[in-house]
Amino acid sequence: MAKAQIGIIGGSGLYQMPELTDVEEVRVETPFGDPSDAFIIGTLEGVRVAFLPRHGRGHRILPTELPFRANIYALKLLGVERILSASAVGSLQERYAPLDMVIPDQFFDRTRARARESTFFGDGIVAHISFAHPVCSDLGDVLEESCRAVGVNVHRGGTYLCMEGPAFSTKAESNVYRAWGMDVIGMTNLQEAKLAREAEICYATLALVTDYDCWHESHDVVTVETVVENLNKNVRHAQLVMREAVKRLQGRPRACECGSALKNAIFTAPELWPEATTKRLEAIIGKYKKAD
Ligand SMILES: CSC[C@H]1O[C@H](OP(=O)(O)O)[C@H](O)[C@@H]1O
Ligand SMILES: Nc1ncnc2[nH]cnc12
Repeated sequence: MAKAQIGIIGGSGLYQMPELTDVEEVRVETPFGDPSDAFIIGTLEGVRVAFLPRHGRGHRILPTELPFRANIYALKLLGVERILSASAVGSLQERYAPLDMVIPDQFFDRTRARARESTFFGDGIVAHISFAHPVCSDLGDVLEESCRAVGVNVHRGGTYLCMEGPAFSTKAESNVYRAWGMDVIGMTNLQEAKLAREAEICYATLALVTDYDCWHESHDVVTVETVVENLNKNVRHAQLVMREAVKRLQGRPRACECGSALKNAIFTAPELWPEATTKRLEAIIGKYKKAD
């Protein structure tokens, strides 16, 4: 199996990383089905990086349909320890202008609980990870430094509200989210962050602001046309930030607790773990299982 140290999940508009060299296209099978697409694994700044277009090549998968578990499990199987996610977001506050970048430090779930995959557990093994701080702050530091190095207008911190979609919000919803103090809005990152934590992989988001959602007096409605136009203006910056982040991560030891997130989270005693579930979750719970 091919291996990589860093995963990059590209969202709307970020469908490739042009500077990868020694590229191989790798399809990964997982116990949770097929990932969104084949991974493009290549070398960037001397580091093996696995790139995945979240919505598949040609943007064919709705946020609700995303195979979140397969995507994160596949990255685990590839040996990835850190995930950098790029995502298009709407701004819910005047201070985040289109073309700015935000590195959120919180998520707020407005997806429909049953519609989306958000845990690897169940089927006889119960785990409750801590999720008070859903983003790896060390990885967030690196993204922030990288944005500054590239010269991007970056905001550190803020809450990413994850809505179900696929329709954009109504004006009433948008105004309520603003009143709640939410900062940016998107449709994809919350489940990824949860599953990455369960898989003990560091996760941080580079949110690319594309629009003012629909609350703003001078913008009124969001359209895919506006989003795409601003993404196209910003995609090169996003690629440069990712490259800079990978460069800064090379040789940097993990200075966080993401790598042991499951240590005190699995409730079910190892002697009670059903064999099939234990086997299915081998890549993430293997190190915690009862010695034979
Ligand atoms: C194309 S606009 C809405 C779409 O864009 C964002 O996708 P991603 O997070 O993958 O960049 C948003 O979450 C929606 O899926
Ligand atoms: N306004 C918005 N709402 C939800 N997702 C988005 N992605 C980009 N802009 C968005």
